Amino acid sequence: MFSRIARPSQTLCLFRHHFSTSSKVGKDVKVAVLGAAGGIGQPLSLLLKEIPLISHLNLYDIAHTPGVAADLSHIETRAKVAGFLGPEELDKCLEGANIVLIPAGVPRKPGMTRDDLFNTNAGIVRDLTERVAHVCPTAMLGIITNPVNSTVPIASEVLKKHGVYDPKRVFGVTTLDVVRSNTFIAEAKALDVSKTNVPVIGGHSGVTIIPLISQCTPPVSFPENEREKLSVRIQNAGTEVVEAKAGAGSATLSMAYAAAQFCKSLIDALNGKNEVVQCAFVRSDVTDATYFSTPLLLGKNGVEKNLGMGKLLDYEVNLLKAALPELIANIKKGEEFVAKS
Ligand SMILES: NC(=O)c1ccc[n+]([C@@H]2O[C@H](COP(=O)([O-])OP(=O)(O)OC[C@H]3O[C@@H](n4cnc5c(N)ncnc54)[C@H](O)[C@@H]3O)[C@@H](O)[C@H]2O)c1
Ligand SMILES: O=C(O)C[C@H](O)C(=O)O
Repeated sequence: MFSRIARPSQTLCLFRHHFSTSSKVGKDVKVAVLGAAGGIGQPLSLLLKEIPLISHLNLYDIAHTPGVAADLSHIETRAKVAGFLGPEELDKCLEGANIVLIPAGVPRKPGMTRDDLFNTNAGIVRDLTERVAHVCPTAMLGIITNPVNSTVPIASEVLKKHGVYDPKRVFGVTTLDVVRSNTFIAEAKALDVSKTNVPVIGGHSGVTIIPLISQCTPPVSFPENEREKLSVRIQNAGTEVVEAKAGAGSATLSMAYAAAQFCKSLIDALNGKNEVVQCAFVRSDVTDATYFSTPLLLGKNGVEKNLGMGKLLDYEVNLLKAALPELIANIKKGEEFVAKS
């Protein structure tokens, strides 16, 4: 069965994933969350604790992990939870990890762009990926930390430096853009949101987020001005949350949901499930941007096939044209940061 998120538009999935009811059949998976005590890290870890195929859930942060791990460890689900605190415990956290998710780093406040987070978060992602390169170089790596358009190239360059880069295994987690698109479009058309799927391509910031409303399942049509309003809302949805939180951070709960869905898809793919499709920001030759999000067919080794962006309508081609200069600049900035480090 296709994952609900970002399955190809010609297919229809009738059921959501229900973590708590799916039975444990398949390979055990060890997942490490780096930044596990944060606004995303805590609810994400809670959702992961409910996935039956996760045998070990290792939680790393520079603060508060003993408490978060103790709390989660009392939940009556299978995953064995362990907390790891501070750099000296990071390697132990990563030992044997099949999947590493990174939400470590600072979030935006009103008035900031994601790129404004670069100076703090670039070094955090670089240093965490260094340890991944040493300890679990074949793990699937899902990067949540912003600016994703730059942090994914940073992680990739670090892995390259260590001679362990496999572009099929490094993902920028853009699932939240798909989740939001599904929600907003289902609301606008009174659709069953559990059967609505909108691929989102490009990057993960403002104009680089390109929702492909023309490829929605089921097909939908809007007057031009309404379609534009929806596209702009999807592109600015992160800012909508940042402003509503008024200085207390950015999306955490919806992001935790999205990252758990993404992780569940990776686990399904690791277990040999067919036709698992997710959009994610990966090394790509689909456009002039060397990293780009498109629907991906996932398999045991990560990206099995890049499904590309399909046929774009004229207004989507214009969104793509507007996205590429910023995306290419964000990628270059990340690569140069590692080159200079
Ligand atoms: N990809 C997306 O769609 C998406 C969505 C929402 C937020 N984000 C990004 O996720 C990041 C985290 O957001 P948040 O709301 O959880 O922030 P937060 O401040 O609530 O939590 C961040 C956590 O990272 C930890 N941390 C900081 N430096 C660390 C290090 N060197 N090693 C390990 N842990 C470290 C902090 O102690 C904290 O617990 C931000 O950069 C934010 O912009 C991305
Ligand atoms: O908007 C942010 O800064 C966080 C995240 O990238 C989001 O899309 O919610």
